Amino acid sequence: MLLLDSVNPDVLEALRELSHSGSARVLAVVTTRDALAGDAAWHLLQAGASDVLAWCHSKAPVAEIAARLTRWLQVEQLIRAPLVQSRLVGTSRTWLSTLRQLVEVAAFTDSSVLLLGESGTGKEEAARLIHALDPRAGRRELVVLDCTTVVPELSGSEFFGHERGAFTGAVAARDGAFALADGGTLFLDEVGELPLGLQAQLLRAVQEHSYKRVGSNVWHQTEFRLICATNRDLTTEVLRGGFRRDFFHRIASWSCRLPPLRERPEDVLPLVHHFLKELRPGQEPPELDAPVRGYLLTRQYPGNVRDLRQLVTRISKRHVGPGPITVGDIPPDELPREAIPDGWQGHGFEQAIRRALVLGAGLKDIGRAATEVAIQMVIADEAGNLQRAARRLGVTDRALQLRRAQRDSRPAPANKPAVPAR
Ligand SMILES: Nc1ncnc2c1ncn2[C@@H]1O[C@H](COP(=O)(O)OP(=O)(O)OP(=O)(O)O)[C@@H](O)[C@H]1O
Repeated sequence: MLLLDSVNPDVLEALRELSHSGSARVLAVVTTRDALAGDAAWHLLQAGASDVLAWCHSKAPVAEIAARLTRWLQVEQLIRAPLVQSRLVGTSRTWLSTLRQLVEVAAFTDSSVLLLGESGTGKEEAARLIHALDPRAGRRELVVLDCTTVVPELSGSEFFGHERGAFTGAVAARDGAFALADGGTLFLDEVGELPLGLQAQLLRAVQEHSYKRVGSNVWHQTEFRLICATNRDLTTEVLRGGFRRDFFHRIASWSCRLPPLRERPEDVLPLVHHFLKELRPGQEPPELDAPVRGYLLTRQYPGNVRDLRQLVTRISKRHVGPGPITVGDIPPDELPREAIPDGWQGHGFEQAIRRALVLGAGLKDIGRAATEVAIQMVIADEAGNLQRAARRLGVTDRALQLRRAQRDSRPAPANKPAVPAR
């Protein structure tokens, strides 16, 4: 929590540091009336505050602060619980911030959730987690329906069920997805593939939770939590008329984008460890030698975590003996055609340097920017613990403090060179 009596550039910088640019939750409590004038609250949010509270506008500020901090603590505890850790692995800031959203919406709301993200980013796994964390007493099952497999002629029956004799071949009455999900969760995977006509039919059931079986005039009530997933950009689809706006608003009371693996390379090795453990239950997973780690970290994963999982499975099957996994365990068709540049100085690194050079940065600026980024990253990873950060960076605590002090006292360059992007 940060108590503020004014909002100015120094405060925003302090907030950025404290929140590690938004990865740790900070409640900004503004104590004076004028400090929140204009866009101040938005500036605070942009600098990393998770929430902004105006002390003087609140009737019960202490209770409000306590409520927020309690909720945040509950979410953090859930994130660390085996139920979450055993299903969804990742330690990067990007991933933890996504996980926080997922856990909060799952355990503290009954909102319908739309999961967005490229193929293999973990949308189905996230849907299963939301269901597992659902606090409803007597919660029933998770019903999964892959919208790409719904045959148009049978779609009504698939969702609403049918009465005996409703159509040729309907030899017995049958429940559909809405009935099966009663008391539980309905997960519509690949919802972006639903034809427009079917979206119109589903609207009422999704909105009012009532439906009629095909061949019947009797309305039934059903209570379910709706989770949908798609790798399509549904907002664009709505704009171009490929997806119904009203249906979109019903399914997306709350939406969450699962980041692709390339936006969170720090998660690659923890995921590899997780998959190796899964593949060899009850055994300590083998270590990876340095070239294999370098290979896994620089390889592209167009299919995201699914790709990584398949690769680890193939590598694990080839690996024999008690030693570490080595390059010989990588399947031949997977071997990189070009040498991997020293593990970390890959394509992205070269691109960032090139951009800096094009923008006129000299060697000194580039070196300084790279150092700054490394320091900020490690301090954020180590949750602000400067001793641990210094150890990881291979410098003394004092040297790290000096560097930070020098940076703070340095005037901002007029034409700041680009900071190498990760
Ligand atoms: N964070 C994670 N931790 C552990 N396993 C994960 C994680 N994310 C994804 N996986 C695993 O990766 C595979 C693909 O995940 P999932 O099927 O949930 O992706 P998806 O986004 O639904 O993919 P698609 O859009 O292709 O259906 C699964 O085996 C899943 O268990």
